[in-house]
Amino acid sequence: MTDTAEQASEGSEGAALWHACLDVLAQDVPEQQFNTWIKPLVAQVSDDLSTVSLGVANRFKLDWVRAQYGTRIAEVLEALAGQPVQVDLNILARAPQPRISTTTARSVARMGLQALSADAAPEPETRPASPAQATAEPAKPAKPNTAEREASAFRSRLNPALTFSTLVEGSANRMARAAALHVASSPGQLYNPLFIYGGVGLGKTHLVHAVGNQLLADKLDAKVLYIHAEQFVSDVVKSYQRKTFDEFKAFYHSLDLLLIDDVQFFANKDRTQEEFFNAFEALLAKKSHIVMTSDTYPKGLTDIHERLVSRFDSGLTVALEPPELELRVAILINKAQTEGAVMPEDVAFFVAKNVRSNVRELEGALRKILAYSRFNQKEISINLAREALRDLLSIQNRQIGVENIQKTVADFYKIKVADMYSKKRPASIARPRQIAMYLAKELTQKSLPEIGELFGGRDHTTVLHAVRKIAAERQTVTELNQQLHVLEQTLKG
Ligand SMILES: Nc1ncnc2c1ncn2[C@@H]1O[C@H](COP(=O)(O)OP(=O)(O)OP(=O)(O)O)[C@@H](O)[C@H]1O
Repeated sequence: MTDTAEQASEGSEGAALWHACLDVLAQDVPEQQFNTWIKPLVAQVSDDLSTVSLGVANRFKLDWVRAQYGTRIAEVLEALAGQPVQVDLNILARAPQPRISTTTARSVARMGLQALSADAAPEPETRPASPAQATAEPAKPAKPNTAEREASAFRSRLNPALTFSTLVEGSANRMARAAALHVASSPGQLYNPLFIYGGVGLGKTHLVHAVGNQLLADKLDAKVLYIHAEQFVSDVVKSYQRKTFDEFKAFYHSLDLLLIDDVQFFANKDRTQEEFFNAFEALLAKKSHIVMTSDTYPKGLTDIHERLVSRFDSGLTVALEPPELELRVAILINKAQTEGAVMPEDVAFFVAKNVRSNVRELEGALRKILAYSRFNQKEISINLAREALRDLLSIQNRQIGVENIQKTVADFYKIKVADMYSKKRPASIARPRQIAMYLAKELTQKSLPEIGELFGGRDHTTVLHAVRKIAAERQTVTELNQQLHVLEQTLKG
């Protein structure tokens, strides 16, 4: 947001609505698309919040935003405002405008996603950033030309917010965190290279930045560089074009700590692999440290030369696992706190139980909840969270149905699916049936009577009894808890 937009937004409910909508969309839409198409929209919101008029620069953008995001923007605005909202798109006049302004309901042109001025000449389209440009680059771009090469060359590109103290510890990241801390405190000694791998959004980037920030805090003049592998590839290409390989080598070989993210991107890039191999050997020889991340363990990498793979694996390789429930809860509570909000524990558990895949998604869910809470000026509660995460929860419900649960549980305990609906009572059948009812309550949004109906027309009190019994037993019987864990994982894919 520009300053003008911030000023225009002061105290206005319309501006608050649009800001909240942006917060939600920032989570739904990939970052690059959000920055290219949604962030630049100039919003005018009527006083009664019934109409939001969005200005775009040209016809091309208007058509694109309308086709790709029109429905979603309207849905989010309506959910936030709690009333129907008409969204109009129009082409901006050329004069600069603040990003947000409010108007009276009548003064907003109702164009129904049509261009305001059909003869406005389309501007040449700005292309979205290339993947290399889109790489996370927390540092500001270097000042044009005049900046002394030396100084700018050693910009660490570290994001100061990503430190060990903001990285919540749990069993999923304990080992990787301990190894990273060790490297930060005694670089060049044990665990060189340190290879951290794990799935999307599990904290790999955060962890490597933490190593760099910690080392710099202890040793101000250390030459630390964080770089995404794609950026390294692009540096190699530039050195090719400009014939500056000597400078390239001198720069990389002089580092004390090289943090390189997502090395799987080196696949099939032979020249890059060769340069990286050289840098790797030079750095290790002078006892500089290398920390790498990847989406898989070294031997799982494809299209990377064997000599590199074996070097990747020659120090310490550690995994970041998907965060367990308690870690997810702690992360939510911590992050809410840093945002100046209080997330009650029951809400954190509710969210953490429903958002399990990775921390980035957890952060997205939290943002949505905070946006809903701020905009509606309501305290954070389970109901508010359920409302804010409606889309996400409905996708999950679609994925896990009662039928699916019945089949999975029947297979697991080797009984027939038909026994889930039957009146048979032997324990070998009644117990799996109770377990399936418990899972149906836990993993779907179905009510007790609905579940009863799906289990051969049983009364809701029977379902309630089963749910309570299994939930209580789960706390004390380890074997049952493990079986439930396996079933839950199977059902969630
Ligand atoms: N344990 C944690 N405590 C606090 N924040 C965390 C933790 N783990 C991850 N995060 C946060 O989750 C988000 C995603 O993490 P990060 O970008 O480091 O993931 P990644 O593994 O590098 O993902 P990708 O493979 O997509 O690059 C970041 O905002 C990060 O700060």
